[in-house]
Amino acid sequence: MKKEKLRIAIQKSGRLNEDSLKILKDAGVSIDNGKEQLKASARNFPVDVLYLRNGDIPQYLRDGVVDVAILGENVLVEKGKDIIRGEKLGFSKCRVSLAVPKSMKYNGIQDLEGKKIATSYPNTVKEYLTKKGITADLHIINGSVEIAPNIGLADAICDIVSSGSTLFKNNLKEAEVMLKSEAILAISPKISEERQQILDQLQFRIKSVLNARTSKYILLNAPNDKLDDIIRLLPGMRSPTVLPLAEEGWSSIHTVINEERFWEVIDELKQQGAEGLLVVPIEKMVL
Ligand SMILES: Nc1ncnc2c1ncn2[C@@H]1O[C@H](COP(=O)(O)OP(=O)(O)OP(=O)(O)O)[C@@H](O)[C@H]1O
Ligand SMILES: O=P(O)(O)OC[C@H]1O[C@H](OP(=O)(O)OP(=O)(O)O)[C@H](O)[C@@H]1O
Ligand SMILES: [Mg+2]
Repeated sequence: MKKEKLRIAIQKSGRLNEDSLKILKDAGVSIDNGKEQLKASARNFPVDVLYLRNGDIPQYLRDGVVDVAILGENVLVEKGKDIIRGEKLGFSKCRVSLAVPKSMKYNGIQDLEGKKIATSYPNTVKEYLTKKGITADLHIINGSVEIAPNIGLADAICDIVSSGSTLFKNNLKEAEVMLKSEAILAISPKISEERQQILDQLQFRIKSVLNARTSKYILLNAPNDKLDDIIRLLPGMRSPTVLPLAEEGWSSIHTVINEERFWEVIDELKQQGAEGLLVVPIEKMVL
């Protein structure tokens, strides 16, 4: 019998392509990546990778042609409400926002009543405006949306914002953040039982990669009379490892800590007498 393989779709080219391949690689799925090919097999895990346009992926998932995909959450909000959502993957973070010309006095969403809005995300805008009781005239375009107000095509726009520099360059200002987005695992509602089992393994690996990415292994030396205070600052996976140093009265503390938390407590750790701090990246983290 032919062995089942999971079909995973990633963006062919664009902002998600590189990070998607990276997370699969970190999860131990090695793909022979000829740039021009549209389909590739992993050498060491039962998956086929399809390279597709992001915008086309929801339909493939709906039809069950693809079992799982990595794409922007914003695409699911726009045209994939029926698609199952898996882990958020922590990259390609952006917002989907309404923006207006800098010169416009914007006092609130009511100012968009009856206005012409250019966007590639008509469903998202419609839903947002309807909730707010606003009716506007939507003009659907596929790219270079930010130029629309400058060429007289629209009064406002809705598009992706990240650094805000595209808005700035086009003399626009962000008026409303409609949603926040990042890359996400999107799962077909038609996935078979056998392929779901392969996906479970893949999700387990991806979670380990994500946990490791946000955590650091830290080692530090501390005077024994300050151990309790220092340990209180360090919530570890269970509890920190404490080992005696060769020097009398000192110990070495090892623990795993969220990177953000580490920066929050670094000053206090030093104040409590911690010395020789080492921060080490973690390759995988299985909880
Ligand atoms: N400036 C940005 N900063 C961060 N993330 C972004 C940015 N622009 C887009 N994204 C995210 O990356 C995804 C892919 O964007 P990209 O522009 O590469 O492709 P696209 O043109 O929207 O899609 P397709 O693959 O169908 O051509 C978007 O759906 C969004 O989630
Ligand atoms: O706030 P910023 O950091 O400027 O990012 C926002 C811009 O990035 C995206 O375009 P992209 O560069 O992907 O070009 P595209 O329109 O060809 O997809 C998006 O459509 C915005 O135009
Ligand atoms: Mg883009």
